[in-house]
Amino acid sequence: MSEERLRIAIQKSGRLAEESVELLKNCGLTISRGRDTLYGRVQEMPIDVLLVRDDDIPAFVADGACDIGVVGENVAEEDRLAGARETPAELVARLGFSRCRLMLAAPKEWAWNGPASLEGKRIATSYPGLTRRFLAAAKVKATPVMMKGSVEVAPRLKIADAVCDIVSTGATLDANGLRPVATVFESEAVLIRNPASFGPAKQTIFEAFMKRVEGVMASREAKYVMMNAPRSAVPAITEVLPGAEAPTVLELAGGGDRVAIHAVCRESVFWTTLEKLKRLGASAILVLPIEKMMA
Ligand SMILES: Nc1ncnc2c1ncn2[C@@H]1O[C@H](COP(=O)(O)OP(=O)(O)OP(=O)(O)O)[C@@H](O)[C@H]1O
Ligand SMILES: O=P(O)(O)OC[C@H]1O[C@H](OP(=O)(O)OP(=O)(O)O)[C@H](O)[C@@H]1O
Ligand SMILES: [Mg+2]
Repeated sequence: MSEERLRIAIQKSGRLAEESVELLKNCGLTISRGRDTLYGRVQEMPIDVLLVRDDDIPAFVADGACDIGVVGENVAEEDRLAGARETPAELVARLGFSRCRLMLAAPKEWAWNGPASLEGKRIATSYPGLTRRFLAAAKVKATPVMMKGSVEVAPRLKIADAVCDIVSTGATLDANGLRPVATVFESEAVLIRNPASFGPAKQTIFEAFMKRVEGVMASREAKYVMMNAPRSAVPAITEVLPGAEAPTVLELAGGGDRVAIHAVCRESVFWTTLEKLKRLGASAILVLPIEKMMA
């Protein structure tokens, strides 16, 4: 019998591709691709990687061609809204990269008076489901015009009056004489899974993989903070440290009133945090990155 393997779909090239591979790498997984550019095998765990167009990922995962996938939440949600599948893929984790917004954008010369300005207009988009949902909530009647790419050129070509497209810096809209007017959906990369339950062998691989993903996500913001401070300041310092559990308090050589405090902070440690610690009497403050973390 062939060994059970978990199959993950990631984008072959594009805005998600590099960081999807990076996520696997941070999970301690390397992909050996050989001569096949569409298919890779992970060395360290029984996992296969399929490198595909991002639009295909929700369908592959929902239909079981792949067990899990990394895709933009915008694409996953649009697929769910299309309602083409009995049981769509399930969202299992937000991954914190490829952050972007699906936005309505109108020609710069338009006087924008809120969504009502779109009444009776044609809106070019690759996301007709999300666009329709927004229009319905705003009680506006407008027609989405489906375009697979280069949506921003539609108003210039008179194919549509406005667009609903992905925006990050806004440079693409600006270059096409458009300006963002309303946010339709906030997105980031997400991990999705096939909704049917996995057999025991696949479930074991899935859980081991998810433990690593959760470890990577947890350690991304987390820092190990060390400092010396008066013993009496320990409670106040614990309050200031963001997302820290009970810190470790250690005696310093030679005794005295000052102690060493070590803590894992699960949220960002800013310069303002260090300034507060200093005011509480802390000195020799060190903030170190954490490479891996497992509860
Ligand atoms: N400018 C951006 N900044 C950040 N994230 C983005 C940006 N543009 C798109 N994304 C996110 O990355 C996903 C993939 O975008 P990309 O432009 O690579 O798609 P694509 O051209 O459809 O790729 P493919 O060739 O795989 O079909 C989008 O669905 C969105 O979630
Ligand atoms: O607000 P900006 O920073 O300009 O980013 C937005 C653009 O980025 C994406 O396209 P991408 O550059 O990935 O090319 P694509 O059209 O081939 O998908 C997206 O489809 C927008 O066109
Ligand atoms: Mg695509």
